[in-house]
Amino acid sequence: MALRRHRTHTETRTKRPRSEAPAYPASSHQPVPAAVELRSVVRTYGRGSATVHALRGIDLALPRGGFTAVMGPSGSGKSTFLQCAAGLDRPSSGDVLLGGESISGLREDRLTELRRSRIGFVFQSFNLLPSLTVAQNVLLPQRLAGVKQDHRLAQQLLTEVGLPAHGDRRPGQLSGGQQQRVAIARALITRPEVVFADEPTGALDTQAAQEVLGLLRRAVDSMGATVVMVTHDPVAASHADRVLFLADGAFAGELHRPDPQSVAARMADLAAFRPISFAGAAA
Ligand SMILES: Nc1ncnc2c1ncn2[C@@H]1O[C@H](COP(=O)(O)OP(=O)(O)OP(=O)(O)O)[C@@H](O)[C@H]1O
Repeated sequence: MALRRHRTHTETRTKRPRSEAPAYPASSHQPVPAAVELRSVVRTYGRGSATVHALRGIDLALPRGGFTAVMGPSGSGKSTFLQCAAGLDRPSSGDVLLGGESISGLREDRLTELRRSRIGFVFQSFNLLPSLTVAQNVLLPQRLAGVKQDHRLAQQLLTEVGLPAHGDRRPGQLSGGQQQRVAIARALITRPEVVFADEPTGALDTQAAQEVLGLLRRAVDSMGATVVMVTHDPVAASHADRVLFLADGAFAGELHRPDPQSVAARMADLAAFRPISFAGAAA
């Protein structure tokens, strides 16, 4: 595979004296540098009494070479988190760092350039351009970034996602699962520092969803990719190394090496917490 292979957790983990502080306080399990870091990120919408606090001061480090899922009840701030972390939206205050470099103060043109060259995106609705062939869709980020289009890598990635003979087809000739696999190949073509996936299995049946999740997992394990995925689905989240939970715009805990049952139980706890707090507020 042409993509840089990232060392496994076991390979990268070095012995650290007990007294030494962890490299990343937000996650003591991750000695590798963060792909993305959020520092005191606040995002509010509206003003005065209509102010919505979508993110209330998030401090998180997302490890390089890891697969992180983000979960939380509806309205907890998952999309806002993803948009801020991916440079699609600007925090009201706080800082977002990509590979250690602050991106919050960048001008819009620099931010666009950075998104095109250093970040990959996978959306629920695939977002392939129907007039382009599958191969052209995969190559589109390179075209937009103004770099040489690597047709060999595009073919390699299409082979990786199980579509070696589909390059000349149009997206409309593919199933939803196949289209999402093309979207994953497209997200990886620039060898991005991080791939953000927003509900990538939301529009797929169980079988296609499993295939897509398996591919994201493989992108991390054997291609060295870093994946951050927002999902509502505990089964999808269980493919990640770590699940971060948000509730009411704040970080609400995490699970390492999650299984669907423990994720579902944590989600049920978060959902149960809401009516109690509302009842308290009304009292
Ligand atoms: N453009 C906006 N203008 C005003 N409020 C917004 C805007 N976008 C999001 N919000 C509010 O911010 C809060 C967080 O929204 P967000 O979409 O991030 O939540 P979410 O966890 O992704 O929700 P869901 O799971 O339902 O997609 C919600 O209260 C939402 O109504």
